[in-house]
Amino acid sequence: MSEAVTRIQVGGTAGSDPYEVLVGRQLLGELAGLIGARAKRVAVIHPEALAETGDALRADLAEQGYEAIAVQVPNAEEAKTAEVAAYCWKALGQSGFTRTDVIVGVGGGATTDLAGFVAATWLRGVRWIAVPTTVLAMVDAAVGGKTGINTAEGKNLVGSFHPPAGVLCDLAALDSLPVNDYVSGLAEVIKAGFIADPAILDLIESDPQAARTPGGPHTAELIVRSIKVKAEVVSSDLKEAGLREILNYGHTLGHAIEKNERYKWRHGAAVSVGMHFAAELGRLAGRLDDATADRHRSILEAVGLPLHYRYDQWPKLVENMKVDKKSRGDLLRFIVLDGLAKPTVLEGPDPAVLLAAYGEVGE
Ligand SMILES: NC(=O)c1ccc[n+]([C@@H]2O[C@H](COP(=O)([O-])OP(=O)(O)OC[C@H]3O[C@@H](n4cnc5c(N)ncnc54)[C@H](O)[C@@H]3O)[C@@H](O)[C@H]2O)c1
Ligand SMILES: O=C(O)C(=O)C[C@@H](O)[C@H](O)[C@H](O)COP(=O)(O)O
Ligand SMILES: [Zn+2]
Repeated sequence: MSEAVTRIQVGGTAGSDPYEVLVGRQLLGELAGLIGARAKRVAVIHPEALAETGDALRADLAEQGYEAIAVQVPNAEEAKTAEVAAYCWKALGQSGFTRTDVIVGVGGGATTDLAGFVAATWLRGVRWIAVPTTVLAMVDAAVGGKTGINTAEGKNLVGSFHPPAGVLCDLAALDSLPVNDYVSGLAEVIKAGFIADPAILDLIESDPQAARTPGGPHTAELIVRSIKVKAEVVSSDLKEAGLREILNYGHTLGHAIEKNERYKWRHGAAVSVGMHFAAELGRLAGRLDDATADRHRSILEAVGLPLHYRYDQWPKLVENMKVDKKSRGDLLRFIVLDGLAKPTVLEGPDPAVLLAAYGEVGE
C-alpha cells in the first residue's frame, strides 16, 4: 500500500457528528484546520515519554496565534486516574479554558483515553482531537469516542462516549515506540482480524516478524484495515447498544488480568491472553471450529504476544470479570466466535466450561 494519506470517515449516523481518521506521514499541518478559528486556547495533553513532542506542538500552535499550553501526564495507565484527570481540569481552569477551546491528546491509548475524558467532562464537553502515537491508539483507542479512566475496582469504570473532532495517525511516530509496545498494539489488530477482517490475519501470517516492526511491508495496510473495522462498528453503534460489544473480544478476561496486575501489564498483552481464552471458550461451548481456535494460538505466539496467565489466580479473575461492562446483574457475558469473523455473545456460560477454558490458558 502506498504511503499517501488515507482518510476514513467515522460516525455521521445515529446523531453523532462525522469525523475523519487520517493515516499517513507529516499530518500535523492538519491540526490547525481541525482546531478551527473559534478556539482561542489549546491544551496539548501528552505523556512524559513524549515531552519533546508535546512541547514542540505547543510551540507550533503558539506561533499560529493560539494560547497553547502543554499538560504533561504520567506514562501509560498511571495517567488514567481521577487524580490525573483532576490535575488536567486544574490546568484548564487556570488557563481560562472555555467551551470554544480545544484539547489535543497526543500519545498512546492511555493518554488519548484520559484526554478524551477530560474533554468530555470539562464544561460538560469541549472539542478534542486525537493524535495517537502507538499502534494500539491508532487502530483502536483514538477512534470511536470511548473515553475514560480506571478505578481501584476495575478498568475503564468511569468514562463517557465523547468522539473526537478528528484523529491524526502519523506513522512516523511509531519509529520511536519500544518493540513491546508496538507488539502489544498488534493484539487489537489481530482482534480486528478475527472478528471482522481475516485478510489482516493472512497479512500477519505471511511474515510475522515483519509485522512486529513499523517498517514492515504491510504496516500501513494493517493499520488502515483495523481502523476501518472499528470505524464501521462504531459508526452504527456509538453507545454500545449491541453490535459494538464485538470490539470487546478478548477483553472480559483481559481487563480482569490488567486489574489483577494493578495495571502494570500492557493492555494488548492482557487482551492477547483474553483472546486465547475466548477462543477456547468458543471451542468448548461448541461454537468455534478447532482450526480457527488453534489459529489464535499460532498467530498470537508468532508475533510474540502472551497466551498464558497464572492458573492460581482464576478465583480473583472471576471476581474481576463481574464488573465487566457487558455483565448484566449476575450474568457474565463474553464475546466468542461462531466461526471466523462471526462474533456473537455467549451469556452465562456454565462455570465448569469457563474453568475448563481457563485450564488451557492458566499455567
Ligand atoms: N478508548 C478505546 O476505545 C480504547 C481501545 C483500546 C485500548 N484502549 C486503552 O488504551 C490503553 C493502551 O494504550 P497503548 O497500548 O497505546 O499504551 P500506552 O498509552 O500506555 O502507551 C505505552 C507507552 O508508550 C509510550 N509512548 C506512546 N507513544 C510513544 C511513542 N511514539 N514513542 C515512544 N513511547 C511512546 C507511552 O507514554 C507509554 O509509556 C489502555 O488504557 C486501554 O484501555 C482504549
Ligand atoms: O471501542 C470499543 O468498544 C472497545 O471495546 C475497544 C476495546 O479495544 C477497548 O479496550 C475499550 O476501551 C474497552 O472498553 P470497555 O467498555 O470494555 O472498557
Ligand atoms: Zn482494547
